[in-house]
Amino acid sequence: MKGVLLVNLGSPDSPEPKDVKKYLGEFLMDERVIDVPLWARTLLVKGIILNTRPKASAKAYKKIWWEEGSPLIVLSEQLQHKVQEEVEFPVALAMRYGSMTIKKGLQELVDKGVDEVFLIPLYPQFAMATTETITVLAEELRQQHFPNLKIESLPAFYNNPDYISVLAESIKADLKDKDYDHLLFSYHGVPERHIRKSDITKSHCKIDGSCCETPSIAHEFCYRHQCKEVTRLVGEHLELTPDSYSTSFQSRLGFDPWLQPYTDRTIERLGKKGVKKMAIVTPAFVSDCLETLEEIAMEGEEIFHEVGGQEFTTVPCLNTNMSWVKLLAQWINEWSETVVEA
Ligand SMILES: C=CC1=C(C)c2cc3[nH]c(cc4nc(cc5[nH]c(cc1n2)c(C)c5CCC(=O)O)C(CCC(=O)O)=C4C)c(C)c3C=C
Ligand SMILES: [Fe+2]
Ligand SMILES: [Fe+2]
Repeated sequence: MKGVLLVNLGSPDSPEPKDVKKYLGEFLMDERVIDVPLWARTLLVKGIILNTRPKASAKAYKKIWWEEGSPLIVLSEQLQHKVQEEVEFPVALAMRYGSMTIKKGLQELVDKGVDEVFLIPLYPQFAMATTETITVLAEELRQQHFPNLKIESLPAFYNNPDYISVLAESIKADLKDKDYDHLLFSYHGVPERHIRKSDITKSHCKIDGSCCETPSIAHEFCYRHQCKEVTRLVGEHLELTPDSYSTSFQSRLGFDPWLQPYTDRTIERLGKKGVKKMAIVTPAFVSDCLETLEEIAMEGEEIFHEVGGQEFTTVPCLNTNMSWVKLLAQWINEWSETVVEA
């Protein structure tokens, strides 16, 4: 029998510092997130970050936490239920970090008689810290615990025309009655080093002014290219004028260079340049979360107002948008029809 596992990032069990510390400990000790040798990662994460960040992160989580739980988890569960209503196979949900583990998700499907799984990392763009860490862990778990299970993964879908259309139309619908001078596409950042590591040609990605616009097989795994493409394709779909939109990268951590321009500095620059009304969309996330509800909708707005901006509109993530739900169902049905028996 076929089954589906949706996988998102995960959240702490509660916004209390002890739960945030446990969650961040697992997340940041992932070698694909903080990609330095184990000794250095241990020193950095356990010796430095976990002594300071959990308190500050817990404060941020408390500002956005809902009665039902973490927005990212609640919205992912709502998505799972809606997708389940559209397809005939069991649909389970797991998180890469935290209590809703991928192992539990696979077990839930196996207990229902599933022996072929369609694994859907809920990330439009490929990144070592997101898609790759999910597929690698799922394969390790398969080998260790579910040797008879077949797992096929949905690759990054950043340039899928149906996805672009769903995203663009959701942005259009949300901004229908709102006025804005600039639309900023803000993506979660990654250290520049991650881009170089994922370059399968080992020579294409220079993170310069042109590599992401120059055709290359490297782009199948280039997060920076894939983010820029989403912006370009949505801009094209919405017929935006070139100066009215741009791309930036948020949520940097530590002292290494991350993808630029940084979102906070871009918001500040736009405000100082005289933009009075800006809208912001966050297409690296399919569900609203700490990074959209706090970092963008709260901190971002504050920065914009401090430099003279007047109206700051945050476009929600796709969340449980019915066109998005139906698109996922369509991909699941297409997979179920094309899968080849071994
Ligand atoms: C080195 C650190 C990090 C990398 C690389 C990274 C990549 C990355 N993350 C997301 C999506 C999310 N990240 C979220 C929170 C978050 N991310 C980091 C660090 C890195 N992320 C931290 C420390 C945190 C925790 C919060 C904080 O202390 O600031 C979230 C939100 C989770 C939630 O519970 O709401 C998401 C989603 C992507 C897509 C990505 C690379 C492309
Ligand atoms: Fe992150
Ligand atoms: Fe590139």
